[in-house]
Amino acid sequence: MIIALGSKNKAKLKAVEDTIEDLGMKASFISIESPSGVSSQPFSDEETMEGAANRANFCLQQMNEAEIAIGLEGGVIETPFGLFLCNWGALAERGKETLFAGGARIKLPEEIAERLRAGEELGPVMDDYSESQGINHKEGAIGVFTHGLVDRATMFSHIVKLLIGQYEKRKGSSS
Ligand SMILES: O=P(O)(O)OP(=O)(O)OP(=O)(O)OC[C@H]1O[C@@H](n2cnc3c(O)ncnc32)[C@H](O)[C@@H]1O
Ligand SMILES: [Mg+2]
Repeated sequence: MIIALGSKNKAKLKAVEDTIEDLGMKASFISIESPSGVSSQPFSDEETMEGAANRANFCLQQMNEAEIAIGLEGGVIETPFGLFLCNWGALAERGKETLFAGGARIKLPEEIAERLRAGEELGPVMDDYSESQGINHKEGAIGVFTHGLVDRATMFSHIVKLLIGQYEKRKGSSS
């Protein structure tokens, strides 16, 4: 079985690789840069979900050899308690309804939130804050603000497991 991922982001690639290994799946894995079709910094659950689904569907269309395609998308949501990170995954399979799964969410510090509300993107803001580069490919904002306890790959691997689990359940029910 071939699983396709609609991104070249290293944290997302690691999440899929780790999940295939953890679950002992007989699957190989390919990836292709896929457009999200939403703004580069999604600002709601709906927009982030749409980005994940667009990536999964684009990826499946491009990759004939793949049985399923996964799209992973990061965004933020405004709440009465502040601006929170949100992450969504979508799994596309030909002729079937797209599956969704959401990830862990934590509140962003106000100094980060204000910059995002002013129109900046989380990736560069986090690099600036951490005096580092490419945080979005490494521990991510979630890793920085959980003292490294939950990094971006771990968070996305949870989403990938929720997607694969739903896919396996559907496959089991239809056979
Ligand atoms: O190549 P792609 O797959 O697009 O990877 P990305 O890192 O840009 O990830 P997203 O498009 O899913 O995320 C939307 C924006 O939020 C940023 N972002 C999301 N989660 C982040 C995190 O945990 N740490 C740092 N930046 C993050 C990211 O850099 C983008 O600016
Ligand atoms: Mg992006």
